[in-house]
Amino acid sequence: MRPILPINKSEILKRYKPINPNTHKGIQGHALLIGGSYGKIGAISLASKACLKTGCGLVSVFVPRCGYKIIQTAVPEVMVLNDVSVKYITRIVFDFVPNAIGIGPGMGQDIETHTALHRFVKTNKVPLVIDADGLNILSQNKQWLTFLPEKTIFTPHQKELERLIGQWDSIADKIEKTIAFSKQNNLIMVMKGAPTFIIDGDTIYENTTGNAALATAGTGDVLTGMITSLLAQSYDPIDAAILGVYLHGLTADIALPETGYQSFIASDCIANIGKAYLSLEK
Ligand SMILES: NC(=O)C1=CN([C@@H]2O[C@H](COP(=O)(O)OP(=O)(O)OC[C@H]3O[C@@H](n4cnc5c(N)ncnc54)[C@H](O)[C@@H]3O)[C@@H](O)[C@H]2O)[C@@H](O)CC1
Ligand SMILES: Nc1ncnc2c1ncn2[C@@H]1O[C@H](COP(=O)(O)OP(=O)(O)O)[C@@H](O)[C@H]1O
Ligand SMILES: [Mg+2]
Repeated sequence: MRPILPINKSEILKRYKPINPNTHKGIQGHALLIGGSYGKIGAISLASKACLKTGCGLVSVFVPRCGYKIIQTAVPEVMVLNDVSVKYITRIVFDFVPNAIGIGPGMGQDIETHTALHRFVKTNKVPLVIDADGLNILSQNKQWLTFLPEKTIFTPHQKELERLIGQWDSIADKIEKTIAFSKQNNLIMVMKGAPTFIIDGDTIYENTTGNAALATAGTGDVLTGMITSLLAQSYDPIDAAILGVYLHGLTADIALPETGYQSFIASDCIANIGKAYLSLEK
């Protein structure tokens, strides 16, 4: 049996960096979130709002043209960049250097989006979080994994993980296969579930926050925005993954007495990020 390190409050307090009173938005991190497609702009909208609410100074979003007005209206604090295509992403272009990029939520798997992702990963050097369709496309093109910056963070749910590493026959086998995948590609694997495990090479962490209220659409998109935000705020990739997963689970634990399991939605996660942070200061 391999040792498993619990992610609890004392572990978090070793990694959490309280705000510097003299900070400003220009040094508080600029994150870029890339994703969305016709009918799934909500996913990247949730990710971008969660990114802001986790403390990033500036957040930009790259979406297909159908997402422009939606994001500008739903999250006015976010800056929006457009693809040339209306319904899905075909060519990822931006003229600044973000501190971190999160890619994949709601992005879809059109063949032109495959090409756009290929071009993007071949040139990108910015710290990266990859989720959802970003992972689905990579699992069909594993030779592209060599292009990723070291310690890129993957956030697969169970089905996405299976597409990446293949089937497993026990929990132990699943963990061993994920460790092998993490080591082979120098990645941090956030294995979402109940509970969520984080794997960084041979090291396994187990989160202690969160509950079944999170079993609702969009909570994974929120997590992507939160981890990307922390990465943009200069947390090391492993600390961004650990702190992001812990705070994300805590939002559901804080909300539960008011929402119950059934009426909790992904926006309730975002609404409780502030209280989750405040609980670290107590
Ligand atoms: N409002 C929005 O715009 C939303 C868009 N979304 C986007 O929709 C696209 C498809 O994502 P999905 O995850 O729905 O589809 P996937 O096909 O990737 O995964 C869902 C399938 O996996 C199965 N599954 C098995 N174990 C699971 C587990 N532990 N957790 C989750 N699923 C498990 C489900 O039963 C289902 O068959 C992604 O781009 C995603 O980002 C979703 O995030 C939902 C919200
Ligand atoms: N029963 C559960 N207990 C704790 N966490 C859960 C549970 N079900 C789902 N989650 C969490 O909710 C999130 C769901 O992510 P994901 O499946 O990607 O959703 P979506 O793609 O709809 O945003 C993950 O962080 C996962 O760990
Ligand atoms: Mg998801």
